[in-house]
Amino acid sequence: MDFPRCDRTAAWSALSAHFRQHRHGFDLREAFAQDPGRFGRLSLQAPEVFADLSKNLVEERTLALLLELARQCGLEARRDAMLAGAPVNHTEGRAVLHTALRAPRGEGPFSDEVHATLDAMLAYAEQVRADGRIRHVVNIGIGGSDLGPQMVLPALDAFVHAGLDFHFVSNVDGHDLAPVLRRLRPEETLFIVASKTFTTQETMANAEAAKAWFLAQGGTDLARHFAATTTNVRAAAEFGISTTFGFRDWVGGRYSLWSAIGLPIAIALGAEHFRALLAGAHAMDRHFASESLERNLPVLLGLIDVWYRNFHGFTSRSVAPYHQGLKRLPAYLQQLEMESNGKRVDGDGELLPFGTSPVVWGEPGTTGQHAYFQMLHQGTDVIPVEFILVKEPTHALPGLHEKLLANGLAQSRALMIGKTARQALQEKAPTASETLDARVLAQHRTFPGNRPSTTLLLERLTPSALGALIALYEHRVFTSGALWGLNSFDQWGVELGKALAGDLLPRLGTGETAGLDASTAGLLARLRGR
Ligand SMILES: O=P(O)(O)OC[C@H]1O[C@](O)(CO)[C@@H](O)[C@@H]1O
Repeated sequence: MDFPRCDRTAAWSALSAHFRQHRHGFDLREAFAQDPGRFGRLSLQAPEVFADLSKNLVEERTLALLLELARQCGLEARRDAMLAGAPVNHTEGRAVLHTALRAPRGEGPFSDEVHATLDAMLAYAEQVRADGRIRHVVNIGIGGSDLGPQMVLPALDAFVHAGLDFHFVSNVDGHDLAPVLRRLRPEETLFIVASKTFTTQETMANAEAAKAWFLAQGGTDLARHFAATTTNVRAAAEFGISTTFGFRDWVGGRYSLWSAIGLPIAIALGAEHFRALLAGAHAMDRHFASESLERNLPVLLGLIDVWYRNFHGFTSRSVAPYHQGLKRLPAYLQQLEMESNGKRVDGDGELLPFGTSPVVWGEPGTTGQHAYFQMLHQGTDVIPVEFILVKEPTHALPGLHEKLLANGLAQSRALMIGKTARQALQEKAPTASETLDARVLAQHRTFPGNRPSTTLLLERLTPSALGALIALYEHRVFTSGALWGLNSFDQWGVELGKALAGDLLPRLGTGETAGLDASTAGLLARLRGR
């Protein structure tokens, strides 16, 4: 596509100049004091998600320049090309069409095929739910064939079938599969082998181990107790699986929970709620596709990500969901963002002279508060934080939810307002040393403040709200990746380690060290006990 890379645009130069004065002059506390309309202007309602961007280190001019940058880099044309099915994953010659999976019947590319698979998968899911004999569903998959369903199920726990237990096995470490198998009986279990390629070592090894266990336990009717979700139907059949739900190579692994890979979700939630999940994502797709850039939430989030990464130089972003059900969201987002945008060359293979994907990490509030928030408040690095708050709980326990929300609000406010040494000096801290000089103590108790955060607010964590939230993240990652001019849809960086593991596996048996570096050879010898 004939658009300049972001760092070669006039808008980038203007942003660099703007940053030089912004970095010394901008303070969130002053920005709010001087502008009573800041919250109103910097917050917006997107489908299912209200976003408060006002506690970010941005001025009106910052956003205007970032939007200009998006235009100069052809963001809209790049987005439209992806949505239309152009082969934007050019290093693999593939289209990128996860959005087609959630388009209503009759809309979007491949609609007939998508809906035929969806109908078949949902009918099967309903059958499993109604079966009565199946009590355990074990998803064997890794990466995108694991993290999506594994994240969604606890998030939507209130909607999950009460008579079924779901298990997720991803690691080739037998300590993952063995404790699950201990709790199972073959006649009550459905194994889903989830793998886009049906060649991934971890998944194939676990699937073989599960099959061996099933047969050794006297299991019969493999066809009834194993299903596969894959693009490689032939390999699944060779494995002995006849119930297979397919999808195409234009669904990236980390974008695949909407496809057949979502089968455990469909079994857990049922057809109606699975369709609601898709509908929520589709609503966000429409917002991304048609809303002006100025009011387009994934675009604004992606632009602020670029601002922080490339101008402020922030290297990580912390995600703090104030909802225990979203406990796996940070892990899911790690794959989504870091596997997508953890790249070092542009579309033409030229080395990028600027930083790309930040490290994404986090834990649910309030547990994170009592672990690493210390660093967020007083550490030497500034780490933008993303708070996710949900207004209505899906439990009925009294008194807890208000406390949770108060904590979420308090953290974003504390990061921003901080505490001066003077304020600290005036306070009495019950646990403080009585002998330490009061001014020294005040330095320890000072918070710099002016630390940025975004708050995303959902009314309720329903299937449709979760669908919209995940799609929001997908499009935000697209936005920053498109501006950086990299391919967000390949993952060559995982290949080398896979190949070397293939080389090392027989050496663990033979002890052969020829051609290895001294460190690897030494470790190999120790592992073999010599
Ligand atoms: O679904 P598959 O083909 O087993 O791949 C699993 C995961 O492995 C990766 O290719 C990375 O190794 C991910 O992109 C993917 O989600």
